[in-house]
Amino acid sequence: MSTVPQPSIGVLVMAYGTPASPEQIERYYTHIRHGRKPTPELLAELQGRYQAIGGISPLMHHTHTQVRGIQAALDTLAPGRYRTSLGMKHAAPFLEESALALAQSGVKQIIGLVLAPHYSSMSVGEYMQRARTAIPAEIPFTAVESWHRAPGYLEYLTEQVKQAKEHQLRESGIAEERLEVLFTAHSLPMRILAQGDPYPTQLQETAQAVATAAQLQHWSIAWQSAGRTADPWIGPSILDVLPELAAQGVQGVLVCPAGFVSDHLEVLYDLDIETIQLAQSLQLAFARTALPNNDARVFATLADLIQDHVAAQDMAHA
Ligand SMILES: CC1=C(CCC(=O)O)c2cc3nc(cc4[nH]c(cc5[nH]c(cc1n2)c(C)c5CCC(=O)O)c(CCC(=O)O)c4C)C(CCC(=O)O)=C3C
Ligand SMILES: [Fe+2]
Repeated sequence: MSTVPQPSIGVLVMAYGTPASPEQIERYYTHIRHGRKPTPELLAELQGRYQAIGGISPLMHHTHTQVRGIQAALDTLAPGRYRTSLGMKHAAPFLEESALALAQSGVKQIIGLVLAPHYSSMSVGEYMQRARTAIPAEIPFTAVESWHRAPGYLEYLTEQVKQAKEHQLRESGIAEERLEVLFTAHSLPMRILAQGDPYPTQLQETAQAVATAAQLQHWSIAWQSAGRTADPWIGPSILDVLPELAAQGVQGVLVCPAGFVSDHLEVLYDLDIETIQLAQSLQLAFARTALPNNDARVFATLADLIQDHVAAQDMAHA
């Protein structure tokens, strides 16, 4: 009787999570705010944003698709060797439960990967810390900490930027020298800069690689979706950049939300409703590139990274 080989390597794929229903928004928002309940005004504002995009975010759907895609790509590389499991930061299945279940499933080591390309101690670092705490010490846990220059990811972004730019120039009739390409990611509290966090530099590296490959004339970085807290968040915000660009004679912006891999509220509302309204008030043509969502090149490049990570581990312990 052929026995199916037991996967020896666990891959904990981690993602942000989203409320499963409108009724869960308050509990979810409180979890995002590290246990600080939102004021009625903040809660109403967030509920209104979810309603504006149809009530539920597609984030969970895309996240599950991505985990399946990464598993399939790993099975192509090494059938039966890897077992992926999804763990989330702010919603069930929480990453701690998934990490422990994976550790108890018989794998000999676990590799952490976050569905966010750029490393920050406040984003990827927090995921990895929580996973490390949940996994029993006898199961080695290591992390693929960033993948902001992964070939398949850069190839995807470059193709999207080139296609979207050509389409926008054709549709709007504006000249290329009047078009600014903005690469965005989620803003973070300014204090990470004092800690030497690589997050801003990594977004710059992603943007530079895509701008070079796509031969962009005018491009820059902008931050989006800053949280509403007392301390300052990294800027410039895209909402401040647009008026400045309009004042300089720019006539159109193409936004490439390089910091995200899925359509979710901070793209479908923050960009496609809030930022578009501002662009229209400034008579700026607005377009944005499509998110990877279910692009097989991104799954394949992440599987390659995981395999390379394992090979490097094996070499180090040889
Ligand atoms: C409502 C909501 C969604 C749900 C969207 C949906 O349902 O579609 C969402 C998604 C995401 N948010 C993301 C990234 C981040 N969000 C942060 C912080 C914050 N987000 C907030 C709101 C949301 N964010 C808020 C109110 C804060 C400030 C917290 C505070 O008041 O302190 C921070 C700072 C660090 C931290 O505080 O975690 C980061 C890095 C990523 C990227 C992937 C990733 O990093 O996993 C994704 C998909
Ligand atoms: Fe967020």
